[in-house]
Amino acid sequence: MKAYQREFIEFAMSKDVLKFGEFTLKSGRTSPYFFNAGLFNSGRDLARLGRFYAAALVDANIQYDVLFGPAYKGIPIASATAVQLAEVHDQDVPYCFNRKEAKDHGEGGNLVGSPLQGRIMLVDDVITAGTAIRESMDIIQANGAELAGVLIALDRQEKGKGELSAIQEVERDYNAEVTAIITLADLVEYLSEQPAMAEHLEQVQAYRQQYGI
Ligand SMILES: O=P(O)(O)OC[C@H]1O[C@H](OP(=O)(O)OP(=O)(O)O)[C@H](O)[C@@H]1O
Ligand SMILES: O=C(O)c1cc(=O)[nH]c(=O)[nH]1
Repeated sequence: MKAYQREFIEFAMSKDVLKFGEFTLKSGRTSPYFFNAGLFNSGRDLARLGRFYAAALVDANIQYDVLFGPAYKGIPIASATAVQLAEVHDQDVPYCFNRKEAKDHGEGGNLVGSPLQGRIMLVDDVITAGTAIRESMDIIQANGAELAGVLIALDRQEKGKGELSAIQEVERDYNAEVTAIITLADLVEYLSEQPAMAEHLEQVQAYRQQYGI
């Protein structure tokens, strides 16, 4: 694990973004840990979060035209990333997000921000079974755009619909690279170094046996 990944785990734990307990996921799975990006809930947190995403994007070195943040938690992530790409990396990148319910007055529609066209970099918080990414793909394809890549904070490294990981399925189905700031493997490594976290580590390992790849 790299120093910035350890720093990211500690940042997430300090804000209770990364928590241990019993959580029901979008996929219906019951998980002993949860990443709630909504708790990066102050200006300074968002600026710091955006710096992690912007640095990871520059590192990934993928060509894209527009950042897309799916509602809801992808919205502040895309906004914060765009700000830090401009502030720290001098890159002025267009960004766009969707509404979960289409608006039928004013400007109308379900997209806000830049037109969703060209090569799209999707930014979100986590991938579990890959449903959210598939929902975003419907929006991207309906606009005639193509997926360039996906950047998330946490790759939970879980099975998708079949035996492949959700991420392998996305890479196979959409021919796009998925990058994460941290993976479950990094989290497990971190927990193994903390004697006080032994109980959580055991539960995470058991969950990994069942749903991990
Ligand atoms: O890979 P999956 O199995 O789809 O699970 C992960 C997705 O689930 C959550 O989103 P949710 O749709 O709950 O939306 P929110 O951003 O509105 O909280 C989370 O923010 C991810 O986008
Ligand atoms: O799979 C999910 O629904 C999920 C997992 C997680 O860690 N965080 C989150 O917001 N959603």
